[in-house]
Amino acid sequence: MKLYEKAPAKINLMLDVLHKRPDGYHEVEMIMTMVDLADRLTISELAGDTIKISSQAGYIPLDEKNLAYQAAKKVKEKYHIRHGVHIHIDKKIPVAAGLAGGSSDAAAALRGLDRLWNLHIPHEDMMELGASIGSDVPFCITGGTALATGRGEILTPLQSPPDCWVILAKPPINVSTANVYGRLQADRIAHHPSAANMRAALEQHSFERICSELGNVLEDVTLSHYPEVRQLKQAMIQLGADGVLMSGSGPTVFGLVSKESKVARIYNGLRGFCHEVYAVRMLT
Ligand SMILES: C[C@@](CO)(OP(=O)(O)O)[C@H](O)COP(=O)(O)OP(=O)(O)OC[C@H]1O[C@@H](n2ccc(N)nc2=O)[C@H](O)[C@@H]1O
Ligand SMILES: Nc1ncnc2c1ncn2[C@@H]1O[C@H](COP(=O)(O)OP(=O)(O)O)[C@@H](O)[C@H]1O
Repeated sequence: MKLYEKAPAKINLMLDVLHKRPDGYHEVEMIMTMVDLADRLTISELAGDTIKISSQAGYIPLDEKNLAYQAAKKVKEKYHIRHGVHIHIDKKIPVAAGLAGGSSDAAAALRGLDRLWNLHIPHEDMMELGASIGSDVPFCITGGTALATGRGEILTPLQSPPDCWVILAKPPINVSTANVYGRLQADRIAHHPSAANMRAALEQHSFERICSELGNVLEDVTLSHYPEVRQLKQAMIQLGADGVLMSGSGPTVFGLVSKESKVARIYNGLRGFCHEVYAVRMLT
């Protein structure tokens, strides 16, 4: 048997850090949503009791460091599965970009293996398995639009944003999430974006208000370390995107655009700055 799962990228419409916790993680308040840029997983049975990961992308780990491998290992252990599995990842989401590509692959692997082995994993167990792989994996399991609290694993579903274009631009640097959180001085954050205001903007279905409530406290850390990300953000604003923000720990910057007539100009303008630019739709 062979089955397919789509693993979409996420963006953070707002990201606030409340404090650093004794366990080393940061207590966050984030509003996340999915965009139509996705990896595709092909999951098939394999003879023998092994996990094989392959990908057309030469730049992701294919061993136990791969988050989809970790998902398969955890499912096999928890449900005493002795069968082998081959997961092929057709990688489209840029890596170490702040778009949760690895987390979404892990979530897609969990969903796919649940189907492949007819496990009927209860939702709570699925979320627990996801959280044991990474903080963003539970959101990638549920998808949609959600408020994420705790270290990111406690989710409250929210109203989806209105349909619009999302232009993503990733400069040619890889940013480590752990380093960005490590450099953040949580007790010295000058401006906290408001989850309540972004939530109200979503409930009002107001594109303009969503654009004005965008905010991410990790931006200051990444922008001060990588000036090219700041330049990219300025370029996207100058080219006319309606709302612009860095996603997650970066370095991808996204622009929300309501008018299709603006998309080509912004896309072409950004290609002068960086190679990896995508114009996709919001997944509503
Ligand atoms: C910043 C965000 C925003 O959505 O995404 P990315 O930029 O990675 O896409 C997330 O909080 C990232 O989630 P994820 O990438 O799953 O993080 P994890 O693997 O759980 O943690 C990686 C490292 O980041 C730090 N970390 C992560 C989450 C959190 N709430 N506090 C932290 O301090 C810890 O140092 C941890 O060791
Ligand atoms: N399936 C996967 N796809 C991409 N990266 C992966 C995967 N599994 C593990 N990784 C590793 O996870 C790290 C973070 O990747 P990614 O999830 O793309 O970043 P981010 O959390 O910034 O969105 C990278 O260093 C990469 O080597």
